[in-house]
Amino acid sequence: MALEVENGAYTYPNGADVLSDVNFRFSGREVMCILGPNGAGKTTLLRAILGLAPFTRGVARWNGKPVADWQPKAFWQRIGYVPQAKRMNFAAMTIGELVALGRSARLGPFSLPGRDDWAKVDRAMEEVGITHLRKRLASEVSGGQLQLALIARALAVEPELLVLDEPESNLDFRNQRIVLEVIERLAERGLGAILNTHFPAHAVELSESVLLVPRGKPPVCGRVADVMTESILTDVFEIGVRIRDLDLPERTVTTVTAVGRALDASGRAIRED
Ligand SMILES: Nc1ncnc2c1ncn2[C@@H]1O[C@H](COP(=O)(O)OP(=O)(O)OP(=O)(O)O)[C@@H](O)[C@H]1O
Repeated sequence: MALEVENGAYTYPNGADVLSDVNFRFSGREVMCILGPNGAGKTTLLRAILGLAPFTRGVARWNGKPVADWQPKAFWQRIGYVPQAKRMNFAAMTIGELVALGRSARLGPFSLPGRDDWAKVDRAMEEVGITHLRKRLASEVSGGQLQLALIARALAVEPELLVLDEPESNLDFRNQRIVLEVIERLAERGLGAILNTHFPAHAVELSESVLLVPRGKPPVCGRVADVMTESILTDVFEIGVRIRDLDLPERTVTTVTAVGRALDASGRAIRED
């Protein structure tokens, strides 16, 4: 299982060139984080990789075959996609029904989930610890619980790879930890993940490789130790960054902190968007 992108570029119909020279190979059995400033093109990149808005130049290949040549059903049986959690899309459903939607990638056009499918839905909910929420409406659970339900929905697909768009955004500390630990546990069992995140420290903690997407420059892909450096992050995020290890009794935690100034003396943003 592998995903590779060769010379990927994306230009929106209005002429906005958002991505260029995207080149990387992801072996699939690990976690890769995509990091970069707002508007750099991370979501555009995820959508391009998944063929939802294909690269306008270059190619993304899944298991050696261009994503565009995959039959959609076969492709979506292999990828568990976790979009940003938006409650309104699922408000009228129970959490059990929401997770069961993941099985639709495995069912025939007019089939309903059978006993075996429901068992897989149960297993997916168990995996992320939300079995007790099965009968609750999606509109009546917390943001963290909804996020876990969306991960369970992706797991119910029985995918080879999880792709998650900012899974820990909008979550409090504890729920962020739950989501990170779930992804980590799944990866330990061999299910790789690609995720967009706004938290560099999460990338250091979770991933072996990262893809840094600067604004208007080609992305940089590499091992965490090689590319998550103060000088590269300062360049990519356009603000001074310090990386420090914090030795706690339980473990050593790597902190990544913005230390440079974002506003000048008159209160104007130092880098105008
Ligand atoms: N439909 C569109 N037409 C034209 N430009 C677009 C369109 N959608 C997004 N963009 C632009 O493409 C750029 C990249 O957007 P994208 O959402 O991929 O960035 P991002 O890195 O995911 O941002 P964020 O971190 O804020 O989520 C932005 O400048 C955005 O304004």
